[in-house]
This record gives sequence, structure tokens and C-alpha cells, in this order.
Amino acid sequence: MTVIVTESLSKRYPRVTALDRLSVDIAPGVTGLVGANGAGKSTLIKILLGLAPATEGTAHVLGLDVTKDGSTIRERVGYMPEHDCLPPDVSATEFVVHMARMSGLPPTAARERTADTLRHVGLYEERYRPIGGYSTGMKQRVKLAQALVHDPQLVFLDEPTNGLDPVGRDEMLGLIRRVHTDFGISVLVTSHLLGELERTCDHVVVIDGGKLLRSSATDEFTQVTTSLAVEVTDTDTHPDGTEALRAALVSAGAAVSTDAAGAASVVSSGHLLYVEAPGEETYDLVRDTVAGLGLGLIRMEQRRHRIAEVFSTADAAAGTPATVPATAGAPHATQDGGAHDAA
Ligand SMILES: Nc1ncnc2c1ncn2[C@@H]1O[C@H](COP(=O)(O)OP(=O)(O)OP(=O)(O)O)[C@@H](O)[C@H]1O
Repeated sequence: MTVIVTESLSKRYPRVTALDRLSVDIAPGVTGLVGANGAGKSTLIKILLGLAPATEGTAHVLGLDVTKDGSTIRERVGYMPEHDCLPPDVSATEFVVHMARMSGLPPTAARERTADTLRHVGLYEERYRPIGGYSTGMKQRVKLAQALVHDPQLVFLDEPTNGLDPVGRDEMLGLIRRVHTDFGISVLVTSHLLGELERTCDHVVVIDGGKLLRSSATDEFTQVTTSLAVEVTDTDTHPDGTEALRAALVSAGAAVSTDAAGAASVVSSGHLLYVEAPGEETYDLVRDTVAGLGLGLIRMEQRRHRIAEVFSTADAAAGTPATVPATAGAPHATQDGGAHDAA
């Protein structure tokens, strides 16, 4: 039993191959679709919904052919688009009822399902306020609710954690998991962060430059080296909190670093520090160092390496036939800056 099958699916635009002979076979459950920006995730979703034609290859969703059965697919599949597309002047209730009616639910059922769905996504209290005053997290929940309101068998969630802070991300990931456990709805969720999908998904599909890099059960990913992303506040004593923490960790890090090459294991990127975390003691070290400096800890979360690094390591270890293109994980030279997103 599969919910999505594609065979040698390609989508070529005049200057870009967005999908390149992609063959995947996705079972019921929660599946993550991971790829850098421009990897082809949104393109795949549009083809699977029957909204954009493929250049070649075939795709079936819930056993239905995307070229012939697009409208039936859209009745049975919910879709949460990536970008903010909500009308600011109406309330969550009005909007979600409207979407329920658009999917064919009669008025009473639409109202009941809307109330249930908004309660499920945690928006019950605010449901009569205009969406324009909502936080990003609340807007993402409205988008999730409208994807679920017609009780689909499958939902496509395009970057649902985009723009959320760490707490908001965790809450959204928990909600997504419950969409499957509470309602039995299968989920295809995209992200450019492998780490967050690993926690949520049964299965992860990784694409890069429109090609399949890897498709496997989540627990097969867990052996991969991890690093910690740490973000701290600045204080009067430490006007550059990130640098203060970096320096303190580097001096303490000599003791904890197990880096085989003996290289410094703390690198800084903007306001984020990436700390190699071979074991749990690194978490304690970071926490204690942050506290010792009197900084505020904004986030400390497990991070994966860039997808290309993860998969070149994982593939070598697992001996899978997936190949890693030389450009894997690199920003797409051909990316058009997102102008297509409005389409
Ligand atoms: N309508 C279009 N016309 C031309 N090129 C397009 C169009 N839609 C997408 N592309 C290109 O196809 C490639 C894949 O885009 P896609 O939106 O599927 O990527 P993505 O993985 O969803 O990334 P993002 O999260 O940034 O949207 C990109 O190089 C993009 O510029």
C-alpha cells in the first residue's frame, strides 16, 4: 500500500530542471521531504496535486493518476502552501469555513468541522479575531487547519515551520505528528532542515537539484554526526554574546573535543554557534558556559550537517546506490530568486 508513487518524474523549465527522473514510493504515515531551497519540493507537490503538468514520467497519489484525476486528488488531499496567503480582514473561523465549503462540505458540517479543526490546531480562543493580527505561528496553524478541514486522507505541508521560533517549531512538529496519530491522515511535510523532520517523520526522502538523494526510514539516519546550534543574547558585560561564548567554549572545548583531527570544533555563523556535540556532556558544557557568562540562551538544538555532508557520509556507510551530485546542498546557481513562488 502506497500513498504516493512517482516513476521517472521530471519537470523542466526553460532554464532549470526542477525535477530530474525522480522515482519515489511513499507509504502511509508521516514522510519528510527534505532539500535545500530550489531542490524541487514545491514543484513536486504541485505536480502531485495535479496543478502543474510533469514534463515526463508518471505520478499517482492515493492510487489516482495526477494527469487525469487532479480534482479527485484535491478532494482527498489537503494542502498547506508555503507562503502567507491568508486574507487579513477575516477571522480564522470565517476563512476555514469558507475553505471547507469550497471543498464541498454543506454549511453545518463546514462549521462543525471548522470548530473541531481549529481546536485541534490550538486556535480555539482566537478564532473570531481577524487573521491580520495573528502571529506567524497562529497563521501557520490557520493554514494547517484549512488543509485538514475537509478530512483528507493525505496532507501536503510545504515548509510548515518556516518563520517560527524554536518553541513554535516544536509545537508545529508535535501537531503534525498528531495529524497522523489522532486522525490517521498521512502527511508529506517539506523542510530544508533534516534535523527537524527526523524527529517527526517515519520516513525521509531527500532531494537535491530535483534528483533523489535518498529515501529511507528515519531511524536509518540517526547514526550521522550531529552538531548543536546555539544562540545567545548580548549583555552589557558581553556586547557580543556570541563571540564571548565562542571564546569560552573554545578554551573549555579542548577538554571535550573529540574531533579526530583535533581541529577547533566551534564555528560561528552570524549569531549562531555550531558546536560539535559528541555526547550529552557538551549540552551541559554549553548550558554552564552560557550561565557562567550571564548570557541568555535563546536556543540550543541539535543540528544536522548540511544535507550534502550528511549524505556523502551516510551513503558511504550504508553503501546505497544513491549518488551525491557535486553541487549537492549548494545554493542553486539557477535559482530565480523566488519570483515563481507567486505562481
Ligand atoms: N514556474 C517556474 N518557472 C521557472 N522556474 C521555476 C518555476 N517554478 C520553480 N522553478 C525553479 O525550479 C527549481 C525548483 O523550485 P521549487 O520551488 O520546487 O524548489 P523548492 O525545493 O520548493 O524550494 P523553495 O523552498 O525555495 O521553494 C528552482 O530552481 C526554481 O527556481
